[in-house]
Amino acid sequence: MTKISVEIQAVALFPVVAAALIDDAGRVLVQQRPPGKQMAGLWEFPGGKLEPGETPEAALVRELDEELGIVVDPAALRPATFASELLGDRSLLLLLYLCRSWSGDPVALDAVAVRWVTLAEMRTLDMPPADAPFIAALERMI
Ligand SMILES: Nc1nc2c([nH]c(=O)n2[C@@H]2O[C@H](COP(=O)(O)OP(=O)(O)OP(=O)(O)O)[C@@H](O)[C@H]2O)c(=O)[nH]1
Repeated sequence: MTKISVEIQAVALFPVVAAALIDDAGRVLVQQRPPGKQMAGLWEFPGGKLEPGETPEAALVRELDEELGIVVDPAALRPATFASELLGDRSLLLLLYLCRSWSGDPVALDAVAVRWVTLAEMRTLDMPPADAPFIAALERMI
């Protein structure tokens, strides 16, 4: 009988929430990561890590306020898709939501800049590897 040995390596699960804010023209907001951070200069969806005890929706409402200065009703967040990616010894679980309504004008409070882009323009941007499949998913949903 052949023995199969499976090596189990413990990884820390690292949940992150992000939003595709969609305007009336069907464009999506992306923001540029600041220098000095991991993946600096790349364009990403606004969002971030969950704090202990937070629901994903509460975390995303908080991040959108902190990063863009907008107010979002958690009921306006629609689960869209997710990505799972190993980042070093951590397992990134990136949850993407769609959001079509908010109060306030988004401004870059944390990022270098924010941009509204079509999905065709998004394909030309440098984004984190985990985000690549999101563009095709958004093309089916927007
Ligand atoms: N917000 C956001 N994060 C993303 C995306 N794609 C992706 O791989 N990430 C990763 O998810 C993590 C988000 O963490 P974060 O934004 O809260 O934290 P950070 O690295 O900016 O640093 P921080 O610890 O100072 O908050 C980062 O490792 C980031 O590279 C995305 O589209 N949006």
